Amino acid sequence: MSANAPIRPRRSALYLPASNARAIAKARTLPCDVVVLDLEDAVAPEAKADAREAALAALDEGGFGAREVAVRVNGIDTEWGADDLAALAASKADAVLVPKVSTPLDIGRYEEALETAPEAMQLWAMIETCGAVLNLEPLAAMAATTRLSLWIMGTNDLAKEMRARLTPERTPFLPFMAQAVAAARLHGLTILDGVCNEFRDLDVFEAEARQGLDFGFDGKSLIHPAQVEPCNTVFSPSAEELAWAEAVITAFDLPENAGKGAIRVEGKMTELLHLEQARQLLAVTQQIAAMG
Ligand SMILES: CC(C)(COP(=O)(O)OP(=O)(O)OC[C@H]1O[C@@H](n2cnc3c(N)ncnc32)[C@H](O)[C@@H]1OP(=O)(O)O)[C@@H](O)C(=O)NCCC(=O)NCCSC(=O)C[C@H](O)C(=O)O
Ligand SMILES: [Mg+2]
Repeated sequence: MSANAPIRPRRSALYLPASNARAIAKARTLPCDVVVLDLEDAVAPEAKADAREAALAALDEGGFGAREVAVRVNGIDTEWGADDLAALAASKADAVLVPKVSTPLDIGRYEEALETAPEAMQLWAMIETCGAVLNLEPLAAMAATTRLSLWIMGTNDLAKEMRARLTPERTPFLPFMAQAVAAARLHGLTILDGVCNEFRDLDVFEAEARQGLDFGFDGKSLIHPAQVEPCNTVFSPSAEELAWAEAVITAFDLPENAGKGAIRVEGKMTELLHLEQARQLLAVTQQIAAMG
């Protein structure tokens, strides 16, 4: 079953500990495209059961508008994982985000745990282990036969496993970021960049977000409300990109360009692939506008 998510804006995915009622309430007021209620690493062991109940209550209450709501569960082999998955399979979550996967077998186990879930419920996975970054293509290929539709990079866990330093330039992780984007695109997955832990310095955040945009990520996962608007700005088409897209579409619509594969637009060679990009850019822009 390929329940790959439809193309939709996922510029900003805000994590919050489901144990923090204030954060849940606040997330309903923030312009993030996605809310991720975390039951995993942001929640202490003694708070896990209460956090699960709070997440389920928040899903029942709703009030998140057009935002997608995902819940990150604890790993299937942890003491909380099975209860998290059973509860979420019967919930109104748009997606279940699973942590620390390494192989296609892991995805298969989560798929099985969600077999009773509504067909529309998506399976999202963290790419945050050495196993995952060395198995990217087979992991992405699971999208063809499962609910898998989106990846989120987890550079904190990856740094920990690699014993690498999470520097502002993210140099140790750049090869994996590029490979993960390529594997995601090959199999039609949406892919979001990892979090920037520095939430007080928005210049550092914006530089990291722009780096992620350059790598082709569809958006970025976030840890603080202050990061939402700068993130949306980075991952929304710019006025210049919109003007270019409209110029390309107008040029290819001209009778004299009918049937041509390559034309000149504003002094640049423009091919049909650019026309496809222009149409996608306009489609995402319209969806962003519709989200209000
Ligand atoms: C990092 C924080 C603990 C900081 O919290 P705090 O000190 O309370 O920040 P502020 O005082 O600036 O908060 C201002 C108001 O904003 C609300 N708030 C804070 N964070 C969030 C949030 N994430 N979502 C919604 N609302 C939030 C505060 O309640 C204040 O509200 P008010 O004053 O009433 O207006 C905190 O930001 C936090 O917990 N962030 C999320 C941490 C998290 O979820 N971590 C897990 C995901 S990251 C990860 O695991 C990455 C991956 O797995 C990897 O391996 O890399
Ligand atoms: Mg992690």
